[in-house]
Amino acid sequence: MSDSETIERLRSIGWRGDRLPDGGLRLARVVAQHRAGYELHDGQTLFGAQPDGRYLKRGIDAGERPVVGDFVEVSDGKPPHIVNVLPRRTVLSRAAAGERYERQLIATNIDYVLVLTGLDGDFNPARIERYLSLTEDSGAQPVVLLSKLDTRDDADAQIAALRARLPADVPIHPLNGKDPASVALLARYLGPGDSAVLVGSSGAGKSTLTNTLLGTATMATAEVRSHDSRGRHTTTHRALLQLPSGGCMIDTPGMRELKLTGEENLDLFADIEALAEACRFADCGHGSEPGCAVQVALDNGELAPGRWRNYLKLHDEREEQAATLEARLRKQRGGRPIERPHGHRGQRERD
Ligand SMILES: Nc1nc2c(ncn2[C@@H]2O[C@H](COP(=O)(O)OP(=O)(O)OP(=O)(O)O)[C@@H](O)[C@H]2O)c(=O)[nH]1
Ligand SMILES: [Zn+2]
Repeated sequence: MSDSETIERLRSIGWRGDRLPDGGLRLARVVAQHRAGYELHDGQTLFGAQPDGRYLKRGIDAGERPVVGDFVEVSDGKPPHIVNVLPRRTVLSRAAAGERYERQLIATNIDYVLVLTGLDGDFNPARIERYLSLTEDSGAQPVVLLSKLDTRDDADAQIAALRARLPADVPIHPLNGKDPASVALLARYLGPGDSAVLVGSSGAGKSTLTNTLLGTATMATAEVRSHDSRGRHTTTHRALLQLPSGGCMIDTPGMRELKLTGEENLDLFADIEALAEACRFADCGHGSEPGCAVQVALDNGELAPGRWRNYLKLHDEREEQAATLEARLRKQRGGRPIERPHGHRGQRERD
């Protein structure tokens, strides 16, 4: 196969390069990862692979190991081995669920995070803000999708309020996930070389939207087998969808439950942090202190109560996660104090 054919094929799984890396190794994308190894897709076929021995060494930084979304170089063999991870253009991470704090890469080389919320009972601006906070340093662009527009004829105020609440550069698209014409505008995020993930709570309409995007075209999809506790193959799910519009959608279980990592700046709430900082009481709890800048803003309507509550919630979660992260890093480095990974703008010292 010629290089240009190979590039064309890789483009359908999100490859952005216009030439292949030197060395002639096979290039593929990680579409799933489980105990038994990796599932890779080369734009044509899905195949299993093992990581090179150096990725299994204890003490290796988790960020160096191949993760879903990575483009990797593979040495053919039985089984094929991942020998190199290509530089990542974006990295989505979260805090791993569980007792131990762990920052976990969820997916890489994702261009768009499609945050789907129904305009019905599912509608929840605070949840949307959580997703936006998690994508803020990833390099991926969040896009807010509001499904079930067809079930409402009074959604305008709701949409306008959300528009006013979110940063102006975050696109918001109300749509009917069942209607191809309504969904067509998403093509701009799903063209050749684009990779997106779709997130949203159960019932928001993820499957519905995905099926509409797929249309009736028969697309090569990467079916991934998961393993039950006995190591048997159980249900399959589609981990990488090649869409008729040319882009691809990656489905990773990692995107389903999202906790802050502790490294977020909460840029979304920079105005609130500035307001709280400006409060004339240095140790203000911004509760009922008369003359508190936050209370004034809440009273005169400049600051919406729901947004303030969500800020407090995410702020506290961020602080809690950051403390756990710091303790963990300190332990790893033998008790020496460490620099925080990022400066947290507007953050006051607490004890
Ligand atoms: N009228 C209307 N119904 C929708 C729309 N999107 C989804 N639905 C309906 O909402 C219900 C839930 O949609 P799903 O696509 O199954 O939701 P999901 O996000 O995949 O849910 P999980 O699989 O549980 O994560 C289904 O009955 C859909 O038909 C929409 O835009 N308009
Ligand atoms: Zn105050």
